[in-house]
Amino acid sequence: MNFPDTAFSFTLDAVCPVTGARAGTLHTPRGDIQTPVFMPVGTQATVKAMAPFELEEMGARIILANTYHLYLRPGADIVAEGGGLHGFMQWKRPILTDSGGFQVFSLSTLNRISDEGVWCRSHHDGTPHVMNPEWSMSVQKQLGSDIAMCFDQCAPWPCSREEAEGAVRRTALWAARSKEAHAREWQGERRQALFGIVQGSVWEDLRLRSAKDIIPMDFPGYAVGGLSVGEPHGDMYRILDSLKGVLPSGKPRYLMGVGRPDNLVEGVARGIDMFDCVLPTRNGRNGTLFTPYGAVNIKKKQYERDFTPVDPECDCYACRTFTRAYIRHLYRSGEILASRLCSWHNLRFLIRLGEEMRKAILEGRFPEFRRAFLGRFSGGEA
Ligand SMILES: CC1(C)O[C@H]2[C@@H](O1)[C@@]1(COC(C)(C)O1)O[C@@H]2CNc1nc2cc3nc(N)[nH]c(=O)c3cc2[nH]1
Ligand SMILES: [Zn+2]
Repeated sequence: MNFPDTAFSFTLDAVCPVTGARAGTLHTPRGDIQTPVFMPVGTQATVKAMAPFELEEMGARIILANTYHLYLRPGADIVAEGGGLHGFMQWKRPILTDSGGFQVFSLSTLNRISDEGVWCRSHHDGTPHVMNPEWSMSVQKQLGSDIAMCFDQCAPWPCSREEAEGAVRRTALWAARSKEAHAREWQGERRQALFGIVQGSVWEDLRLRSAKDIIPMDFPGYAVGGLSVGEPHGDMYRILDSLKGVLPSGKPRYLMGVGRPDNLVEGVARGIDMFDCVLPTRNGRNGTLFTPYGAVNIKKKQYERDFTPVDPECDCYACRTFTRAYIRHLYRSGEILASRLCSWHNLRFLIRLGEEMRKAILEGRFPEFRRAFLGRFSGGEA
C-alpha cells in the first residue's frame, strides 16, 4: 500500500451547540471513519463468531485487537509473517490495537509493576514476560495496526488517591517512552498513528494533571482511560464533563471500554468520538440483546411464541430474517447460530447508534435524539 504523507487527520464536520456533541471524520490510510463510531472488539484477531465479510455487511468501519493477547498467542512474529493483522485475519479496513497495559493487569496471573515496566506471568502457561512501552511499540508495529495506543497504567476501581496519582505519574513517563520508541520503530513513516491516554481515575484534579502531562506530547488522538472498570456511571460522566473543554477539540477522543447504548449517548453528549466494548459480543453469547427499550433476555419463556424480530426497528440480518421464538429455540438448543445472530444484532445496534447520532448532530437535533433515546432505553431489561 502507498501511504499518503498526510496519513492521519481528523475533520470536525459539526458540533452540537447545546451539548458539544461532535460529528467528525478520521482520515486513515485504510479508509475514512465517520464519528461517532463504535469499534467492535476483536481481541484475538477475530470479532468473536463474526466473519470479516459479515462485519463489513453490518457497517463496521474499524475494529480493535489486543497486543497482550496476540503477543502471547499466536506470537507477534507469526502475525507479522502472516501479513500483519490485516493479512492474517483478512480485514482490510482500519484496526486499532490496545497497548497491553490494561490487559496485563486484568488477565495475567501475576504481575509486578515498576517504572521500568510490568513483569508478569502469562495467563496461558505461566511463562514470565516483561512488558513496557518499548515492548508495546515493537509488538504493535509487528501487528501493523493503523492506530496504536500508548503503554499506560490503568488504576483499578476503587483505588486510593495515591494509587491513582502513581498511575498518572507512570502513564506520563510511559507516554514519553512510547512516543520515542514509536518514532524509532517507524523511522518517520506515517503508517501508524499513536494515541495518548489520559488517566486519573475518578479524581478531576488528577485527570487535569494527566491531561496536562499528555496533551503537550502532541498525539494525533487522545483516549480517556481508567474508566469502565466498575465505577458508577455518574463518576464516568463527571470525569468526561471535566475533560470536555480540556482535550484538543481538533483531535479524536476515544473512551476506552465503553459500553452500553446509554453510555454511548451520554459519552457523545460529553464530546467523545470513538468507543469500544466487549459487551455486544459477550452479551450476544449469553442471549442478552439490545433493543430501543432496554435489554431483552431471549432465553425467557415469554419469547417462546414471539414471532416478531428482536428489534423491529433494526436493519441487521438477524432482525430482517428471524424471530425471537426461533433465536430462543437456537439458544436453548445450544446452537452456535444463536451466538452468531445475537452478536450480529448487538454489534449492528451499536454501529447504527453511532450512525444515527452522527446524523442527528449534522441535522442539529442531537438534544432531541438524546432525550428520545434515553426516554425509551432503560439500562436494565426491556
Ligand atoms: C477486561 C475486560 C474483558 O474488558 C472489559 C471488561 O473486562 C471490564 C472489566 O471490568 C468491567 C467493567 C466488568 O468490564 O472492563 C473492560 C472494559 N473497560 C475498559 N477497557 C479498557 C481498556 C483500557 N486500555 C488501556 N490501555 N488503558 C485503559 O485505561 C483502559 C481502560 C479500560 N476500561
Ligand atoms: Zn438486529
